[in-house]
Amino acid sequence: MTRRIVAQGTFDIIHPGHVHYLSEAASMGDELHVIVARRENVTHKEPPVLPDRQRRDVIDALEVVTEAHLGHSEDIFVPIERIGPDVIVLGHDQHHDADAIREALSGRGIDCEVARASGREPRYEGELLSTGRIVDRIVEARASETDDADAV
Ligand SMILES: Cc1cc2nc3c(=O)[nH]c(=O)nc-3n(C[C@H](O)[C@H](O)[C@H](O)COP(=O)(O)O)c2cc1C
Ligand SMILES: Nc1ncnc2c1ncn2[C@@H]1O[C@H](COP(=O)(O)OP(=O)(O)OP(=O)(O)O)[C@@H](O)[C@H]1O
Repeated sequence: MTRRIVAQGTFDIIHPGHVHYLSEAASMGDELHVIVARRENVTHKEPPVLPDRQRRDVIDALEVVTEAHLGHSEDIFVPIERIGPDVIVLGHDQHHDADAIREALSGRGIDCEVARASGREPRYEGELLSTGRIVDRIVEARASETDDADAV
């Protein structure tokens, strides 16, 4: 029997933390399906800069990923019902509550485990493992270039 795994996230600017998460999720089964959050549903942090389709296409192209799916706009369990995973792997810092998801799954009659992935720490000075921090770094770098140009 094929063991199907689901991972999920925003994946706005890809970094090694994403690679770690998706590789670990893939190692838990035979097929890795990734649900990419729709921009309108990313409400607990700054929304993604890149379009939904572009974020899905990049994740879909990764070797460890069987298929990337754009999430549903209203009901996060619709793609789950379609994919039919054996395990949903939450990211180490994802705000979702594993027990609440287990309850919602059993309420819908979906037989699926919920696991939590490990986090990856930076391995060298300056490695950035967060899209939000990469965006901050870009903004800071561009602002200091503008300051330097203004000073000339
Ligand atoms: C089991 C599961 C299914 C999800 N399905 C969807 C979905 O269909 N559509 C969507 O926009 N977001 C979906 N999400 C939510 C996002 O993947 C994501 O967690 C959130 O919007 C962005 O927050 P994050 O980047 O901190 O994870 C799902 C999350 C989980 C845990
Ligand atoms: N350093 C990391 N180690 C392991 N998993 C990570 C790491 N960074 C992100 N992930 C996981 O990758 C998935 C997608 O991350 P997402 O793009 O939603 O946010 P992010 O990269 O953490 O950015 P931000 O810090 O802006 O929220 C999530 O499940 C998240 O837990």
